[in-house]
Amino acid sequence: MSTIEIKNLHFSYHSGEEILKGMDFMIDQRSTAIIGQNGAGKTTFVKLLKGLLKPTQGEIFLNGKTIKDLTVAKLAEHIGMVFQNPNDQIFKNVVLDEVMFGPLQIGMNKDKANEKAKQALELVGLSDHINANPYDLGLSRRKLVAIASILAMDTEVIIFDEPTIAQDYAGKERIKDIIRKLRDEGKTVITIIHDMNFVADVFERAVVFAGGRVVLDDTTKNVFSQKEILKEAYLEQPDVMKLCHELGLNEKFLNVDEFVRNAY
Ligand SMILES: Nc1ncnc2c1ncn2[C@@H]1O[C@H](COP(=O)(O)OP(=O)(O)OP(=O)(O)O)[C@@H](O)[C@H]1O
Repeated sequence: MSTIEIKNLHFSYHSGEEILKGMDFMIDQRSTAIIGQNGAGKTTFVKLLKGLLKPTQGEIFLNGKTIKDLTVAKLAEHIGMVFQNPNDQIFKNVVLDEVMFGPLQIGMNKDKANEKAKQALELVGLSDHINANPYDLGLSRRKLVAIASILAMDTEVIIFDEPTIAQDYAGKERIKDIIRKLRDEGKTVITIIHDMNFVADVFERAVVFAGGRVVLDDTTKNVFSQKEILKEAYLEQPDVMKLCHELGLNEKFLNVDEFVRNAY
């Protein structure tokens, strides 16, 4: 179980304007969704976690130790990230080779990498496609290849950037199961996501970015109960919560399961 502590984190690109204006929070064992309108700095933040960018001020601590002295390669042994667009990640011609690449890069031997890759491909439902060319697969499956290639590295922290884009209902359900399973295995799961219904279904905690700061950080239910702050951050409540408001219910439910279990 890993912890990540963010202390007084500031960041500007060379162009000048400060994107992150002093963030202080801790990421713990709860599955965490990071939400915020376009341009709120979510991707910038996770690139800082991965060491791809360096803070202009402040520090990030992984399990109590600063990451500032770690190389990107060393950090990759601890923190895996599935990029938003699988085409930014995939470069091999065979699915199995692609998924084995990350584990081999972080020093796993070939047998172990092969075993981890096959397990990851099974988890994402692609066992039947291990010899396919990733670019012969549709976008949703290619995205699952990208997910598998990070899962196979077996890092303690896994970041997903918009995992549900290009996924249909079945794909989303599979990704929900993957996130829950990783969390149950004790992995730290951080996900950037715009789909509020998905957040309501899956994540225990939500952190809202707006104006370069964290404006809400609480259980998902408490965050989505803050209608006014969400509105100021240009975010919507999940559909079931909106419905509860429309129906004038005193208690507000987060998702369909909660509604059905408790409302009647
Ligand atoms: N390489 C870059 N150079 C300069 N500015 C950048 C760069 N990358 C992002 N930005 C700017 O930083 C701000 C934050 O972008 P970022 O991609 O982190 O936001 P986001 O919350 O992930 O947005 P989205 O939800 O659209 O992915 C935006 O104003 C963006 O234009």
